[in-house]
Amino acid sequence: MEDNFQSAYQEEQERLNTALAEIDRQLATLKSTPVYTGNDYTEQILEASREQRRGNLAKLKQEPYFGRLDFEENGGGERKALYIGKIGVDHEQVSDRPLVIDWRAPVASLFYSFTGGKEPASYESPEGIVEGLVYLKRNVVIRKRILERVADTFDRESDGPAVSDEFLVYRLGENKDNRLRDIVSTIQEEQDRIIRAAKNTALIIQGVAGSGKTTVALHRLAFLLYQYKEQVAAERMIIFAPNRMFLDYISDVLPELGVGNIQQSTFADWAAEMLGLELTQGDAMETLSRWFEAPGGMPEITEQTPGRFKGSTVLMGIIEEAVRRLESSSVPEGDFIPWEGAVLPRRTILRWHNEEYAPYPPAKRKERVMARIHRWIEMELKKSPSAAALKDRKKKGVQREKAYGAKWPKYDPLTIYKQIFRAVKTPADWPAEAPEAIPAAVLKETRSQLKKGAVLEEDLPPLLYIHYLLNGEEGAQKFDHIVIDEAQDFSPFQIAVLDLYVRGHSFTILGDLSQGIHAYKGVHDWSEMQSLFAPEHTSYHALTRSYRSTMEIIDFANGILSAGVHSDLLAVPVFRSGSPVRLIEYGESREADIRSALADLSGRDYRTVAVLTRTLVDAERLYEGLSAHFDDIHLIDGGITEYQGGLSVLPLYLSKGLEFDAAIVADADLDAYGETAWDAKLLYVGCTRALHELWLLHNGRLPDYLREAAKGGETAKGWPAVHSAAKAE
Ligand SMILES: Nc1ncnc2c1ncn2[C@@H]1O[C@H](COP(=O)(O)OP(=O)(O)OP(=O)(O)O)[C@@H](O)[C@H]1O
Repeated sequence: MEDNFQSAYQEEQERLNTALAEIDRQLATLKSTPVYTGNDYTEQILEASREQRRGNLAKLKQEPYFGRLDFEENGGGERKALYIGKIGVDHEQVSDRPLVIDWRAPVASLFYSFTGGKEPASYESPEGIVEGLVYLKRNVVIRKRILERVADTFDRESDGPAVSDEFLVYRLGENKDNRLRDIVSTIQEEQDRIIRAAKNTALIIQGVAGSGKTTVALHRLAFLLYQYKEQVAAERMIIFAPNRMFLDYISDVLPELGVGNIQQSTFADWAAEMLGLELTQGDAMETLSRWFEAPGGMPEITEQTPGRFKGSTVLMGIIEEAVRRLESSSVPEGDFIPWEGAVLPRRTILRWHNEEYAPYPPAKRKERVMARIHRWIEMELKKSPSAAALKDRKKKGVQREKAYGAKWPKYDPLTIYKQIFRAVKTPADWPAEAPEAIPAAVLKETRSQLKKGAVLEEDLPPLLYIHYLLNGEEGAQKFDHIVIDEAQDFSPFQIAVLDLYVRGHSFTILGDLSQGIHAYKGVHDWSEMQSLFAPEHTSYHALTRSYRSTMEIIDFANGILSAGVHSDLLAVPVFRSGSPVRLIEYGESREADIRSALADLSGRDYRTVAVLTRTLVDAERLYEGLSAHFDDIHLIDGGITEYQGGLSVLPLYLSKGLEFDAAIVADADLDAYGETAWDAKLLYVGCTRALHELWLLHNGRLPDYLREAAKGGETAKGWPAVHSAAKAE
């Protein structure tokens, strides 16, 4: 065994030397070619390509590849060792064998999809299915040109037929810093299927916490850019994430994968920009704290809850009808008379509006009709009998044209939206049926909110839809692909509107219903989103393996899911064992115990440790106390745009999407969390943030689902006892 390992290591060292020599040689040649700065277009293109190769080789020369797959194609007669890296590069001296194969290339898919066994394996190439035998799957870790590790996960010659998780477990055991990383060397089969799925489908992915949803979505973007080079551009792709700090947290992955320029935004920021509206950060924070800071937990959610109703496609229908009515009654009453003696009959204007300009959306149609009226006035002016009459008519004409234009409805989304909600007062004047379909509670709350001039996040999809109906395709900026992370917090209306802004229903929609803590606005079931698309345009995938946390943490979180959320979307852990989850009852002082827990965990070899609280107010108070004892500690509130890592204090609801080497959940008791499924979901989110250590501190009165989940875990009363136990380990 040791000998095998030695010879494998030596073999890889030799191959690495050869590869590095070739990369250095290519780079030196490129560097010695003078940079072209002239005006010849063809030369400029060649220079751009050289520039890209220079950049690629400079990256490759540090870590040229991460994997090797030995494959013998049926009928090919030769077993080839394929080296797989982040960027492909040809061997300039050996024409039929690339030096490094891009991980996104068809043949590289075998590296991920092959799960072991002696049977033939296959992959899809542009020429058709290619079948053959896999002999070896090997991971190699190269850092700064040094071969650090060689790990075989499959060897046809050895006994074990399945691909082993050993290398994956080694990778997962590493500590994390303040940024999400790429996973090209260990993408798993279920993840690979999503990454390589065809472009023009709305992929809906339910993935348990830590199943790699965010990571997979980012790799998928890199794949689409590679596979559909001719059809997609990075600038026309967008990622929607829950907040700006989260965008910062994921911001390293795409550059690591060699991808730049992809748009990244929150839905609110993007929509507000499209609409030319100012949304203050305060609005979003206010909504959050309204739900999460409310004493006694979350108000009851029904289909009449404004966020849920405004996110439904029922409102979409109401808006469509309202805009249709508005448009059909938009041409002002009466003929147009620019001055006495000249008449443009209304029926002519109606003909222009309803027939000649029918293909245009309302706002454009109005513009065209008004331009036509202007031209008509100019023609009429030419008939003026004298210079004085011309002057007089011109003056009147300008005034009346302006007045006539003002009689048209104001094609402004917010005005129309307000009209829809106000209409119930004057049902005779304005869409008679529409308001009846809006539940009274929603009408009341929205009216008073709009009266105050506030536009909430939940108003943005309806406003965007009105904007789209008024301005049509022409005004729409179409994306090649849209990624929606934390999609359980999106509404069907939001997705339906976004579908108008993307080509070919090309979506990656990822989320976890068990983490749906924003239930006042999101979906309760993925079918709410699936039903927006024709069956041939959508596909559903489930990710069930969780890679983030140790088995102990996943088992504990699964316990919360079964006993508290009553969900069967349980996570399957990778076999990575760590310390037991600890439930620690406060001793004499809550603050002192939290401080000791933080001191203990931060004294270990962890890079990120978080204290998670129930509310922002709790986090602020704790932070105040803790910052006197810990130098480099950060408070994360809704306004933070950069995630710094290290020690953090934050309310649990803001921890979504993030992860920490160790997490301390403060006040995991009935004073802070109730017995409802929603409380359990909140705690589920918190507990699944931890990679290696999870400690829950409480006052002794635990919700039933935590008591249930804790069976088999480690519990202790009073901090010092556990502290010394931890020290004794
Ligand atoms: N195939 C893999 N190999 C190595 N690490 C992986 C793999 N898949 C996921 N991970 C790691 O698991 C962690 C969780 O990934 P990610 O944040 O993308 O999951 P998620 O499903 O979006 O989580 P959540 O819903 O809980 O926010 C990350 O640290 C990621 O690097």
